[in-house]
Amino acid sequence: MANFKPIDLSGLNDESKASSIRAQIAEACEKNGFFQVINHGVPVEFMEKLREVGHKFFDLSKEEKLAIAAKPEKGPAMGYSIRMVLTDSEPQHWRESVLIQTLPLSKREYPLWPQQPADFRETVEKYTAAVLDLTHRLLAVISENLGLKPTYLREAMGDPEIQQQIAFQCYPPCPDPGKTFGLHAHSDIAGISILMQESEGLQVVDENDTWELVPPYPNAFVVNLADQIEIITNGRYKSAQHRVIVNNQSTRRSYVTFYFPGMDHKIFPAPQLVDPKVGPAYKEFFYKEYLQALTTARVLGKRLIQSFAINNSVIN
Ligand SMILES: O=C(O)CCC(=O)C(=O)O
Ligand SMILES: [Fe+2]
Repeated sequence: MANFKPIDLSGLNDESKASSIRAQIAEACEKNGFFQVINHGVPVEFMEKLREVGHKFFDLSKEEKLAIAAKPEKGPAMGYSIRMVLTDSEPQHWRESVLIQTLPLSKREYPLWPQQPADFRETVEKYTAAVLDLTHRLLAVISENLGLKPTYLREAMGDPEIQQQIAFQCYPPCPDPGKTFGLHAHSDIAGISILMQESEGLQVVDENDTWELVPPYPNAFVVNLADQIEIITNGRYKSAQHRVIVNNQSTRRSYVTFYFPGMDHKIFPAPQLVDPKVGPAYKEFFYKEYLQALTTARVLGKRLIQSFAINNSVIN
């Protein structure tokens, strides 16, 4: 049974509690790459406001939402998409979503951001800036837990040229929930994801390989380590396997902020974490190659990260 008790980050500022908080984070990163945090420093009013603009956008008519329709030619495209399919064969997806690129600033394509409600843009800018700050604080703790300098992981992902996106997810009630998923089992391809969920539906794989529902806590964040952190830590930390189930009663919404490397940034396992006698668990690559592999080799249920592994004995 996974430990879902949220970790109280206010303890990081208190000498007497900091080492226990760091140890709780290290344990979760090692076990399944997943934990929840409270008192994380992101203002509650920013979180409430983000949920409010999210609700207002999804409540618009389909035509209004399709004004920023995503055009998925190469990889995940920015803008609004809807996919709600029920079949008797392979389960499909059941969700609406809006994907927005917030960093680097040069990639902010405002015409693809919702234009309604009017305060959408300002709300997203404030919220994602606060989440970026939290992400950097978490990456510092995670780096130090591995004996690396506090800025190691953000620099390994190319900071200050990192990328940030936010996905607004909406899973409407489904008449036959057993036939579909909100989102199939996957690990995020980014470096680290910070998720706010409004209600139950997210499941993670625990250390015994069973799916467990992640209980929502008011104003908590779910932190998922993603593939790039697994690779940079040479498999020592795991990218969390998760999926979303739907129900026939109520709409579920969630808001995920992804932090990941610049396209031309080179990713490789930290030499400090590689045993020279065994060699690295993953090969070196440019982040854009990871995305290219995603679009060419997408196979449901198969982990993309496996195709970048060169030494499985290190990973398991
Ligand atoms: O809706 C959720 O709780 C999870 C969403 C998710 O896993 C994703 O967007 O990658
Ligand atoms: Fe995910």
